[in-house]
Amino acid sequence: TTDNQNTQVTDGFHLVIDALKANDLDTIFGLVGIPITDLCRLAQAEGLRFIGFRHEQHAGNAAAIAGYMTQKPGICMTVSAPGFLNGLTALANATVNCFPMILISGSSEREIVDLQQGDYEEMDQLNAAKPYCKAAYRINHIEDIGIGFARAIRAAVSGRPGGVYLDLPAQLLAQTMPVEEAKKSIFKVIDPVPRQIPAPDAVERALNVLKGAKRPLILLGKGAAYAQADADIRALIEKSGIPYLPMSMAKGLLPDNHPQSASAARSFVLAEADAVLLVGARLNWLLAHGKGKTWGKDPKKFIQIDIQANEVDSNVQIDAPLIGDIGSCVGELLKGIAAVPKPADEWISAINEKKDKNMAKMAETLAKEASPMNFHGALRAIRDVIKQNPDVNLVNEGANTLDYCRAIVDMYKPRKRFDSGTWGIMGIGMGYAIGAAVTSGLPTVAVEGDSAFGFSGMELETICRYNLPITTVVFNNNGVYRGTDVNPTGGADVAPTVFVKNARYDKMIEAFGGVGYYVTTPAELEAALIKAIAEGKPALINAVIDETAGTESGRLTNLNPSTAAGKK
Ligand SMILES: Cc1ncc(Cc2csc(CCOP(=O)(O)OP(=O)(O)O)c2C)c(N)n1
Repeated sequence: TTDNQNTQVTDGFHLVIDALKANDLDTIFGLVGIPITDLCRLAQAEGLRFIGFRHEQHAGNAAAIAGYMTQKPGICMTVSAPGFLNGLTALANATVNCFPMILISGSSEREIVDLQQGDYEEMDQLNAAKPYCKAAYRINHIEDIGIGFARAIRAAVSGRPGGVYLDLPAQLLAQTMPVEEAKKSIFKVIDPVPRQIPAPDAVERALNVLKGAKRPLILLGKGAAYAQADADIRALIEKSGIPYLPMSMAKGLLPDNHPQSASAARSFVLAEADAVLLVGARLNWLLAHGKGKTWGKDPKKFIQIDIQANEVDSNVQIDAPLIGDIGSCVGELLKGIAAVPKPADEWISAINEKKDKNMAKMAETLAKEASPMNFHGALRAIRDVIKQNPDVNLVNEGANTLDYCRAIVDMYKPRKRFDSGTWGIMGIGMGYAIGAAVTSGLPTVAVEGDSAFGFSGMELETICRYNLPITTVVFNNNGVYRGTDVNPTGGADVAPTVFVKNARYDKMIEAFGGVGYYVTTPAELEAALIKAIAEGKPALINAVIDETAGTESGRLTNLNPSTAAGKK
């Protein structure tokens, strides 16, 4: 358009889109409303995909998983204040999990916010975001849009990836500037993820720890999956002969049935290893903070590959910090690994003995037919289908549903399993499934506890609206963890953990045109899942699970505080 001097001008709406396009960011996950509705319309008109959600948290989760899969920041766009706050949970989760995403929210003008004059959806979003994300920026002038997006992109993906908040006041979008000037202000970020090469002496120190080890172990975290250094990571494991343990989202980096996988002997190798190489894995609660009985009584040496130097020694002393990006660090180790002696035969045979024993026990459990169907029977069916469909994305959350699925359903390719991760958050299901399906275009299966599903269930309409190839399997055991608790008072209210008995979640998706299945046996579940994946349409399988089968908080039962006063 032209201004009153007849100069060709553009505006903030267009420059935001130009900044995204210049940086190959082609998809926005969001929820419209003041002041971003026209921005979302323009994005679509200009050829970007806009995926509209029913709640901003799930849009943010989709953006986070898109970032994890592509190494480019996933983009979530929301309205101000309440919409921003709904997205903030996903931004915080992305930051904790090191997924690169940018939450872009409309906001009120600074002058009104700072005088707290009570604007529509007024909130100091920039400061509200800062404690929960890696970086937060606000753009006040149209000529800063290019640099503002460059800062946000670089912050999201460089070093340790994470969530970035970008605050766009409504007035910014309406600002104009001459087109020629505007063009110069937009640019593609150069080398946003610079390689960080580890110091040669640090590489040497790490190799020496491995040379001195009798019972070495390699621990792969989701950072190792994110790095997309798949071939070198596999080569390091296979050339060294060192057994490895994948954390849940690193499953599939090497196929879970790989002979060097120690997953089926997890407790044994964590306790017995005398040297542990951490690749993109942090010694946090998921690894008992690197100490205590999980890690056995004998001292062990830790080598830690991390891009962030101050993560080292977070929980226990690290004998060989290796600071750099995972691809560079693994590449350097690979150059010297031939000089590291293969692990002693007794270490490998001890692990294999444990594996064989535990796998035989699991096979026996899985072979048992239970009626009503239990978690094991249902997951055996899903395991068999995933084995035949290794390209399928698998999303997973719940308590028992999460713990058992992680142990039973093998993954065969990298970056195919998406779950509650570092924070143990419920509610990631439909958002992650949409993010994975939109990003990959591949069939996606979400294996959901019935409580976990409830956090994002309304996004079934989103899934149907975009006709996404997502099959949601709800493990319906009538409640949180299980469905058998009773109200001790005998009052009308059900117990805190109990849901409507025998709810029919399969009917929910039919309301939006999706295909619902109701199954009560592993055979029915297997047949329904095979059909749903083949059809590639939105589907939901309501899998009836024995309501007595679950345990409170799954494997985390011990984290529940217990009352000293005892039960009345
Ligand atoms: C945002 C948030 N709110 C509550 C919780 C606490 C929780 C952890 S696991 C879980 C659901 C377990 O029930 P579900 O039926 O899904 O699974 P299953 O045992 O397999 O039957 C809850 C509510 C968490 N982690 N995050």
